[in-house]
Amino acid sequence: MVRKHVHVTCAVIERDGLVLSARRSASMNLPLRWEFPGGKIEPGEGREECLKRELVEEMGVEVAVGRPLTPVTHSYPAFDVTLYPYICSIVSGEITLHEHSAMIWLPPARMLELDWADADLPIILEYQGLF
Ligand SMILES: Nc1nc2c([nH]c(=O)n2[C@H]2C[C@H](O)[C@@H](COP(=O)(O)OP(=O)(O)OP(=O)(O)O)O2)c(=O)[nH]1
Repeated sequence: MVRKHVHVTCAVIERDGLVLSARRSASMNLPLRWEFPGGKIEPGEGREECLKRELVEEMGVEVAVGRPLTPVTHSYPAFDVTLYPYICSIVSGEITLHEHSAMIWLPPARMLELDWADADLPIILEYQGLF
């Protein structure tokens, strides 16, 4: 059987020196783990287009997509994921959580205090290295 491999964009959203982290809900896979908002790239969709769509759907905000960080491929027990992270900023809207169970703005140095989805750890380490 072919293993499932999902391709996912995610947003490292910055505001006033802080970064947004979002907690998955109890009913999602990887329940209650922290992640960067985003989601699966749909067929024919560009990565930046996907990210903008997901941020509207999940949080009701419009984002400007900035520089990419290094994509990460990770194998979970049930599937593989490739994450395509981009540094982003909110250009309009107030965040309303439509899917996540919590969110928090943290200084980059404190992000690892959260229980992250495993695939995100290299992204956080690369991001922290920018400072
Ligand atoms: N958005 C996002 N997803 C992540 C991150 N890290 C990580 O392992 N993932 C995984 C969790 C999900 O399996 C997948 C993203 O899928 P999704 O958010 O569009 O869909 P979902 O969990 O509702 O899954 P599904 O029920 O539709 O299969 O990537 C991250 O930082 N952000």
